[in-house]
Amino acid sequence: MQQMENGKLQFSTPVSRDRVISKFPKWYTPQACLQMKDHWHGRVRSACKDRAAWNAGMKMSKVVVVGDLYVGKTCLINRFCKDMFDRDYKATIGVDFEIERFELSGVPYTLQIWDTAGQEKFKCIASTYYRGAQVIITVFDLADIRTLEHTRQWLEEALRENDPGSCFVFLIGTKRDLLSSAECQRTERDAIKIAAEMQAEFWSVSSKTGENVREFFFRVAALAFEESMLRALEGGAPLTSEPETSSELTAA
Ligand SMILES: Nc1nc2c(ncn2[C@@H]2O[C@H](COP(=O)(O)OP(=O)(O)OP(=O)(O)O)[C@@H](O)[C@H]2O)c(=O)[nH]1
Repeated sequence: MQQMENGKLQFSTPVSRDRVISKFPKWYTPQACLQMKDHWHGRVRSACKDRAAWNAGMKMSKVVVVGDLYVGKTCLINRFCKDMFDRDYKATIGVDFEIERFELSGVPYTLQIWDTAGQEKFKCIASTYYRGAQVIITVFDLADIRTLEHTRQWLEEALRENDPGSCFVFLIGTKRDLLSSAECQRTERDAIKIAAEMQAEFWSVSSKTGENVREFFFRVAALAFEESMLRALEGGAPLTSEPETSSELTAA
């Protein structure tokens, strides 16, 4: 249940049990990962323990999902947020968003996940929502190599609206259920090279079967949460924003 108080979103219900992250989530492959450690940063761990983190209030990170049309952005988000998969294609018109609440190391944290349209004619609307992203997820279809080549351009456009170095970047290959394991390995090798160039973390998933989808979003939540917490503890401006106002949330 969410309510508005002083223009901020407040949640009165507890975080669902399947959104509780106690162990630091691991990467997909060490060849293209943003961090190799498998534990919470020491300062974050102690802040969470002594509840200092709670004083900073509930935090929210903005995540934007970009990539060519038909690569599976909406299905990826729907598999995680609603545990559903739709085999029929319905193009995203402009943007859409989901709010996902987590509990990390005992502290509540929220991701605002923006699904953007891949179709050229909607790009103009969608790109106005790139600003303020802490996480950029660039998506391609493992079964269509051209969509991998276009991820650089999508990233460049998303970064144009954000401070350089202020975003975590992920490169996600979808539809792995459509490939044999040999085909998958071949495409993943190419993707890992591009991920390295983009300084992105690579994941290979299937929204149809759900393979790696939950693990991937847990990793996103953990990295964004830890970064925000470190920033808050250092007293600098956190990369994350406070929950946005209802007018912004309903703008889509
Ligand atoms: N087999 C399989 N099909 C998928 C998977 N993910 C998406 N699809 C299918 O791919 C098509 C496009 O998926 P969407 O999620 O709508 O694609 P999108 O990237 O959001 O497209 P736009 O909204 O136009 O940008 C749909 O028919 C989906 O059912 C997957 O993991 N496996």
